[in-house]
Order: sequence, then structure tokens, then C-alpha cells
Amino acid sequence: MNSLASPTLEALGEDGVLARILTRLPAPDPARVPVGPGDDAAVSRIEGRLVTTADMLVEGEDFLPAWCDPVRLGVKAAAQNLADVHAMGAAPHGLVISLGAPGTTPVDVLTGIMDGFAAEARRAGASVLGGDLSGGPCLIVSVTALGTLTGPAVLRSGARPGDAVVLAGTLGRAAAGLDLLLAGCAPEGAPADLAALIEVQRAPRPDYAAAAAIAGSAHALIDASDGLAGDLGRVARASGVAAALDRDALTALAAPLVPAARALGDPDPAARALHWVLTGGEDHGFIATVDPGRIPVGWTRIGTCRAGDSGVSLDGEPVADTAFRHFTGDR
Ligand SMILES: Nc1ncnc2c1ncn2[C@@H]1O[C@H](COP(=O)(O)OP(=O)(O)O)[C@@H](O)[C@H]1O
Ligand SMILES: Cc1ncc(C[n+]2csc(CCOP(=O)(O)OP(=O)(O)O)c2C)c(N)n1
Ligand SMILES: [Mg+2]
Repeated sequence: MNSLASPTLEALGEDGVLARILTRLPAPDPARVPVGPGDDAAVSRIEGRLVTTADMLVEGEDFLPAWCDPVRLGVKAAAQNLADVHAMGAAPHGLVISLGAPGTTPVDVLTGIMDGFAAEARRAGASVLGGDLSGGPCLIVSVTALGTLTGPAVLRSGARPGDAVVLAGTLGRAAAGLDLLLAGCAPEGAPADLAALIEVQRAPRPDYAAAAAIAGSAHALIDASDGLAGDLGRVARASGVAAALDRDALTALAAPLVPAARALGDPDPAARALHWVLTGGEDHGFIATVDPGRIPVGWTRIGTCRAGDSGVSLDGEPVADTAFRHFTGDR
């Protein structure tokens, strides 16, 4: 994040930084948000029940500054929260963003984050309601998202035997992008197909419209932040069903990842690509279970729910959840 021409946070002081941030934010729709950022708290007018979720990004843990330009980091911070709101079957309302950074950080880093954040909020139809600033030893972007529900919430526990398991969006691309970045592949010089995978890691753009389209018919819905095995496993456990994945559907999802596995010198590129699809997180693709006759346009069938408690399986074999976990150092 080199912004050498930009003044630092310590040079501008908290009020100066805040003034620059506030000017980047679009004025919220006064009908929905009568009081936006700038006062002690924001005031919203909402219809229905309130949905609340939070997710943060920490430098070194969730991103490395060398790869993540500020605008993309803002997109990612908004997207991972907006995906959770949609995964409840809710409509997004607003986002609150808290930023921690060392005083030596150029202010362009924070204004860039806010630009990406506001752009992704706008794409989803959410307002930026406010936030907080603090100093700290590294860059932290902590977000709370609010949504509204007028129909029933779509829980992880609603899947039924006989349901189709369906996907909107992608799986495994962010994980392939992460492995490329960790191997030193620079997005600027990379071939277009590899750069596209790196882009999903740096700035995922979930298909919010697809999630909204299935909210009324899905029995269960989740966004795959921790990977297919992990997140579909959560649905299966919560619902008391088993989930059998479809080999052909997964092979089709893995095909665009094979060149990345080859570029990394993997001796079995097809197996590595399938592994990314099964366990890679951070694409924020949506996974739902639904009556097989009610699969909306934009969703692809990837499996079937069965009676039982055998978790997630492929060709009758259990799929292990080896997704990233905080605190234990696994990547
Ligand atoms: N520090 C915390 N305090 C209270 N609840 C938490 C905390 N961290 C996580 N949770 C709750 O645990 C649940 C699972 O969290 P998480 O695995 O982060 O879900 P997701 O993958 O949907 O973001 C969520 O309901 C979340 O609100
Ligand atoms: C530097 C770096 N190391 C590792 C990862 C991989 N990674 C970080 S968080 C995560 C999973 C999703 O994050 P989490 O905080 O668990 O989101 P949630 O499930 O709460 O939505 C993954 C795969 C990364 N993106 N960047
Ligand atoms: Mg979370």
C-alpha cells in the first residue's frame, strides 16, 4: 500500500482523517437513513425484523498489504458482510465500518478502503451508516452489517432429505488466488485466467441478486466463507441431513482452476483444483438447499440431501473440512 504522496494519519490527526473519510461517503437516502454518518449515531427507518452480523479483516491474518490495494480491501470488507446478510434471506440495510491503523499509514489507504467499501455497499443497495477510527499496530477493518427481513429467515437448519444442493457464484477461486499470491505470483504480470482468480481473493463480488432470488424458496442458505465442505457441513449438521455432492458438477467448477494448479507446479493439477473447490473459502458463493423442482435461474445443482448424519460426501466418501481456521496457523 504505497501512497507516498499522501499525508499520514499522524500528520492529519483524527479530526482531519475523519473529515477526509466523510467527504468520500455518498449521502444516504433520507427516507431510509434520516441521520447518516457525522453525528453520535445514525438513525434508520426500517421495515420488518433487524438482521445483524459482523466480520473483520486483520492485516497478516486475512490479507497481506503487499497484495491488497485499499480499494479492493474495502470491497472485500463490505462483501463478506453483505454476503452474510443475504445468507439469512434478508435485504441489506446498512454497514458500519471501524478502521484501526498505525499513525504512519498514508491517509490514501483509508480513503481508498472507504471508496471500495462504499462502492460495494452501493452495488448491494446498502447505506454506509458510520464507523470508528483508532490507532493500532496493524491495519484492521471491522464491519457490522444490518439487514431487514419481512419474510422468514432462511436458516442453516432447514435442509430436508430430497433437497437439491445448489450454488450461485464460484467455489475455490479465492483459495487458488491465495495460493498463487503466496507463491509470489503478481496479479499485474499474471495471465488473465490466473489474474481473475487472484481478483476473487482480493475483492470477491458475491451474487447478491441470486441470493435474493432464492430467499423465498430455499430451505437452507449459507455463504461459503469457509469452503464447501465446511459450510455445507454446517448446514448438514444443523439440519440433521447428509449431503452427497455431484462429481460432474464439481469437476466443471474445478476446470477453470486447473491452469493455476499447473502454474504452481502441482504434480496432480486436477486433484489440486478439486481440492480448492471442496475446501477453499472466501469466494462467498451462496449454497442453498431447495426443492429440486424450484431451482431458480442462476443457480447450479451440485448435490443432493439425503437422510442420515454422514456429513458431506463425494462418491460415497466423506469430504474432510480442511478449511482455514483462525488461531491455529493453518492457511
Ligand atoms: N466474538 C463473538 N461474540 C459473539 N458471537 C460471535 C463472536 N464471534 C462469532 N460469533 C458468532 O458465531 C457464529 C459463527 O460465526 P462465524 O463462523 O464467523 O460465521 P460466518 O462464517 O457466517 O461469518 C455467528 O453467529 C457469530 O455471530
Ligand atoms: C494472509 C492471508 N492468510 C490466509 C488467508 C485465508 N483466509 C483468511 S480468513 C479465511 C476464511 C474466512 O474468514 P473468517 O474470518 O473465518 O470469515 P467468516 O467465516 O467469519 O465469514 C481464509 C480462507 C488470507 N485470505 N490471507
Ligand atoms: Mg464471521
